[in-house]
Amino acid sequence: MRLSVVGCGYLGAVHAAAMASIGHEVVGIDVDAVKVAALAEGRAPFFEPGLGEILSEGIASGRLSFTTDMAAAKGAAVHFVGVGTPQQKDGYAADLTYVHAAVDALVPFLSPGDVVAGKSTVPVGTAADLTPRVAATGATLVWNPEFLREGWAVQDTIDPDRLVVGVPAGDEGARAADILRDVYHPAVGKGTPFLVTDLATAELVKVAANAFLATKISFINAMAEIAEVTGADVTQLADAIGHDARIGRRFLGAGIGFGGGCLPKDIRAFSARAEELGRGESVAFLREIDAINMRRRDRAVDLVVQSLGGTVYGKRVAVLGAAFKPHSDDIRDSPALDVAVRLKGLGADVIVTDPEAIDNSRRIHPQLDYTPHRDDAIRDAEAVVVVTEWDEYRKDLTPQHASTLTAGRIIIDGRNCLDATAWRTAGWTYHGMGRP
Ligand SMILES: NC(=O)C1=CN([C@@H]2O[C@H](COP(=O)(O)OP(=O)(O)OC[C@H]3O[C@@H](n4cnc5c(N)ncnc54)[C@H](O)[C@@H]3O)[C@@H](O)[C@H]2O)C=CC1
Ligand SMILES: O=C(O)[C@H]1O[C@H](OP(=O)(O)OP(=O)(O)OC[C@H]2O[C@@H](n3ccc(=O)[nH]c3=O)[C@H](O)[C@@H]2O)[C@H](O)[C@@H](O)[C@@H]1O
Repeated sequence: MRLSVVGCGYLGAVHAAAMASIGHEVVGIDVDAVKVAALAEGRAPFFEPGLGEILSEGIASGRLSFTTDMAAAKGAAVHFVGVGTPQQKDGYAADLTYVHAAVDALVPFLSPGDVVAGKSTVPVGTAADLTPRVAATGATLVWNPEFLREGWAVQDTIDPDRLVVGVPAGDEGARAADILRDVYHPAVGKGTPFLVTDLATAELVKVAANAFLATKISFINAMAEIAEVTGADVTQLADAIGHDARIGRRFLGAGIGFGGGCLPKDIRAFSARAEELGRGESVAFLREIDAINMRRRDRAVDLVVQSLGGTVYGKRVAVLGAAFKPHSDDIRDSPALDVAVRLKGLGADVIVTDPEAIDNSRRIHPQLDYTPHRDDAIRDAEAVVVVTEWDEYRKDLTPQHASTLTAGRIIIDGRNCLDATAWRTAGWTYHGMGRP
């Protein structure tokens, strides 16, 4: 099938390449000429495992192309829209400027019978607002939210846990759902749940899923706060409650909390939308989820300050990690960089390292010092702070090796990813997040 994908960022570039990899003929369209140039050469413009391979295969096969020219969308049967929906500059609500601009730019190239499938995460009601503009062309607007995780985006796109498509009522909606079923034929064929809903439900499913994940993380971080004043161990607690299949162990990783381009802005946008709908109290707990999450960053900074005798001023601190999570170069709302910036603000001599995210970090936070080499960061540091659990820090760094690099013997484990006993046995002062 011929497809277009409008917006080729973390979501759209992967979607375009993945759709080509399952046999579709795909054109990716973006306003960012630099990104398009890289993609057109088969180069991933950001770090995402496996993306480079399916991009270059797609380009070589002739089934995948990228352009800045929206006219290239003409003739595609399905047009996916995956442009950004960031937090507004002066508020919590989602900024829908890009979604509106993308749909308006696409409309002149739509033909009767086309399907426009929104993939961006939007406040409930957005699809209803956009429908008249799309319907005027004879095309059908559906909402097909995306659940991929960065770092696993290729796999999650090709083989998702479930597919959700919100469609308008009646035959038009049923036909559009059948077309989406065809688009995703390999996953549907192997029994992946394919849920057809109305538009509002599909929009809500997405924000509800992210709100639930954020709640799970802040729940365990709230337990970490209690563990900190009682001497309990939140990682053992998480293991113990996680054995209950109704609870599950995943997303009970306590530490410096969640960040990224989605969970933080999505729970804020959800709160803002609920307030607009007069139901702010229904999701008032999300404000608390956000507050707990932000407190964990404060806690990590406090641990560094306390462990260095009450001040970090002029002291060298190695920050291991900059990306918001491993297997990604994404630094949007990264807790890791937030901790680094705050320590720098307190006068510490901060040196940041990360296997993939240094270029992005340097662009946004040029005031920090960076090194691509983990050992150079640790060398002569008075305290070492692990804030992104890359294998380079979690698995490969031993206390014995770190001891050869610095006489400082303080490690703050912002992700509870290290073996506390091993570090203490080697003579280090170890601080976890909610672990004694
Ligand atoms: N990053 C992720 O893991 C996931 C993101 N989402 C949602 O997908 C949407 C996109 O997110 P990301 O890909 O992370 O953002 P991004 O910022 O990486 O990519 C957005 C892209 O849209 C392009 N764009 C903006 N206006 C345009 C226009 N008028 N025409 C064509 N292209 C335009 C930008 O140049 C940019 O390349 C957001 O709503 C996000 O919440 C949903 C699930 C996963
Ligand atoms: O809407 C989105 O964009 C996506 O948001 C998240 O995916 P992602 O942001 O890529 O990353 P996650 O793996 O969810 O991690 C988010 C943050 O939570 C943190 N986290 C995660 C798990 C955990 O136990 N503890 C914890 O602090 C991570 O370090 C990271 O900062 C969701 O998991 C995806 O399903 C969703 O599609």
